[in-house]
Amino acid sequence: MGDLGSHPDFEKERKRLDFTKRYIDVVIKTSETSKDQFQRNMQEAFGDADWSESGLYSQLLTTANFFEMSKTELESLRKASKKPYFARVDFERNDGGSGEMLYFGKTSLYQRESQEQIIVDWRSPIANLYYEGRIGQIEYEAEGETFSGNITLKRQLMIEEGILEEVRDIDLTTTDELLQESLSKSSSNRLTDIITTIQEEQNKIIRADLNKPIIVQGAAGSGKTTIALHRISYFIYHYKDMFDPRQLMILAPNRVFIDYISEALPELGVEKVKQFTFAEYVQAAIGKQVKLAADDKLIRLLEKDDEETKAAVWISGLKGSPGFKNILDEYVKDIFSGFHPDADFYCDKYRLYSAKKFVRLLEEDYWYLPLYTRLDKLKAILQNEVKLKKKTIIERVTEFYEAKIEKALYKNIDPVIRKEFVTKCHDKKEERIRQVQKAIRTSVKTYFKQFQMKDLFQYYEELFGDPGRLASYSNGKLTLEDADTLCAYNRRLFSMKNYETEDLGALLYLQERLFGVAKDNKAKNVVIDEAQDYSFMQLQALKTAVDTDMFTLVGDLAQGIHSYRGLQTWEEVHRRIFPRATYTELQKSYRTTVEIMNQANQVLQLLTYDFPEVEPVVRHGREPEFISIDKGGWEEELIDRIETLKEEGFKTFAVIAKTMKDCKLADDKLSEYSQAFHLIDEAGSIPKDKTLIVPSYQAKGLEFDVVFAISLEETYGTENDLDIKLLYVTMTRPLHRLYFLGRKKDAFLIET
Ligand SMILES: Nc1ncnc2c1ncn2[C@@H]1O[C@H](COP(=O)(O)OP(=O)(O)OP(=O)(O)O)[C@@H](O)[C@H]1O
Repeated sequence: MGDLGSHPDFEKERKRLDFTKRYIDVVIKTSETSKDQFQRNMQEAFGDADWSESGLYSQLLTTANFFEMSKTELESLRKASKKPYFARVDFERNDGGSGEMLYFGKTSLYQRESQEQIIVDWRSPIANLYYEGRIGQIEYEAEGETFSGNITLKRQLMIEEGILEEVRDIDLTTTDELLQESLSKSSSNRLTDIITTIQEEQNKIIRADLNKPIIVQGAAGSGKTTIALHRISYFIYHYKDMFDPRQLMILAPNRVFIDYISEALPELGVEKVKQFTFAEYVQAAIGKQVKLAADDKLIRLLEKDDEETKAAVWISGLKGSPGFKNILDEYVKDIFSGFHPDADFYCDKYRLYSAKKFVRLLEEDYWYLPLYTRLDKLKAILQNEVKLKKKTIIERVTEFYEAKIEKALYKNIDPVIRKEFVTKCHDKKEERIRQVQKAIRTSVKTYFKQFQMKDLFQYYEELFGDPGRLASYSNGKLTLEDADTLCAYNRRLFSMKNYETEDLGALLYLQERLFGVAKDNKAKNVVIDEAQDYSFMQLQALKTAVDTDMFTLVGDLAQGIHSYRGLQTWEEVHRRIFPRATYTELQKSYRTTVEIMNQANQVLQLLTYDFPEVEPVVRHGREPEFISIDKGGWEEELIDRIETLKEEGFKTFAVIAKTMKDCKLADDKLSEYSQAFHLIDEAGSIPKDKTLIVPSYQAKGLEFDVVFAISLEETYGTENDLDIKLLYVTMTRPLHRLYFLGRKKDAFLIET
């Protein structure tokens, strides 16, 4: 690393930075004055009490869209002013013209007068020169065209708080240097952007074809979450004129995780993207809160392997399987056939619509709509038929009686009898017209009375009402006995008005097929983190509900602790749900040190099936250390360690136990000595200044400078796949240091 300011171009770069900052200031000021002016004008025009209280005034303010627009632009410029760019690339195109000096930053800025680019957005196609280009001749693609040229300079510019701190010219080898530096920093409990150090294989995923879904199998710490967020940012940049960020959605495993990624979102300009857990999304989409039974199968699996747990786990797997989707499809078919009318549609005694046509529309013509929307359409069609024919119908009735009357008038009969007859005819006519008018009003409604309308929950519950029927839907996959077990299980749940996480996929799927999901809950692009924990059924339901296959799925099967109900491979999801997707693997891990990763790799090798070893980026640290708790006083030792580590500059700490049981125990013990610990809770926020106590399965996706894996009453010692995965998750959380606290080393499967 060179001395500060020692680069020959340092002064030039400082001047350039100075110019850029001043220019940004001017742009901001100009926009601010016009914004102020706008508000002043508004105030002047409408500021009196009458107006400001009227709805019109606020409507006017909110419809002033250009104002909102320039506010966002202004916001990103303001954010950029402290660090307008991070790199420079000099490029000479082969087709002649003068060489370009490109400065890359988080936003773009043009010089208004000359249209020259002062800052180029990192998401623009030409930024690939920085991420993938080597010094020398290169080719790059932008908007379908290939350009070639010569990169004469690649330079990183370290800017902090608006001050140029360092200038560093790079080629391939020195890129690593900055990565190393960035990785060796302490974490702040929050995910950050990595735009300065995005690696080539990561860049490929971030910029992969925006019209295709992607599936990424990435090792722990390979940057999956980070990449997924950068890809959203890239997507929004490219489609800013087409999509509103609110049409994009991130699905994360829990609120803690959403909190954890929340800091990176505004930095990447994607804070408006919707963020949900799967359960939250489903409830929004079906428009109803459901009572979810405790999701404790994982814990039960860890604690006792009894028959009841085995059955529950089998049912979990079944409800998430492709076979269950087939069952639901058969069921939906059955529900549809319940809406085939018995007879043609009549208004009074006039036949207006044939049952056959009704069925054709229901089953075929409206194939793209949910069932109940099709029914609404059909209702409207019948109403319309009635409307069209009603005049004729009344005319016909009238004509019939008028003709009778007329005939009587000319008949040579006793006037008294004739009068009586005519009066009777009149009365009859009136009565018939009343009848027909009533039919006109009610015939559609009456016709629809033959159908039984139900709500989502009634349908779902009825699916489990008859084991024989359920088995018949399964195409021979489910024996009657199996179906019986499943029905009994769910009926027990329903009797307590409960549903399970595993039911949410099916509920969402049925919602879309039967009732539809409101437009607000559709999305143009969906990012799913920890996707290995989703079942086939859940992913299928999501795709059906949001109505696009534009998904970014990132996950790691090695961390698939819910694999009894989640995914064991990506193959089926790829083939059957997202056939257009590109599949990529990331084997390199950026989070932790070689020493920690080596040990985590050893644990991974204990799995009963093969898992490729994870390749750590070369960054060394201390070997993981074992601390025995046998001698007592471990609480004080741990607290002392944290103090020392804080002095060394580490900021974030976690105590990770296998399950909540040991977490609670650790929390009880530690809080006798210190208030600096925080047991994770439902609320999901992570206090920045405390040491988090968290069970392994909830630590997934998170990272800390230092991790204390603790085993008080529970161990990972059984060597079953689940224990191994939980331990692996725990061991891959630290960035820098890993300690094991327990009675014996083999509680952590460490060889003695
Ligand atoms: N190119 C990069 N430059 C700098 N830091 C990086 C880079 N790639 C990843 N990192 C860092 O590595 C760490 C792990 O990233 P991230 O959490 O996105 O990984 P992950 O694959 O989602 O991990 P997990 O499987 O454990 O959830 C983060 O601290 C991230 O900032």
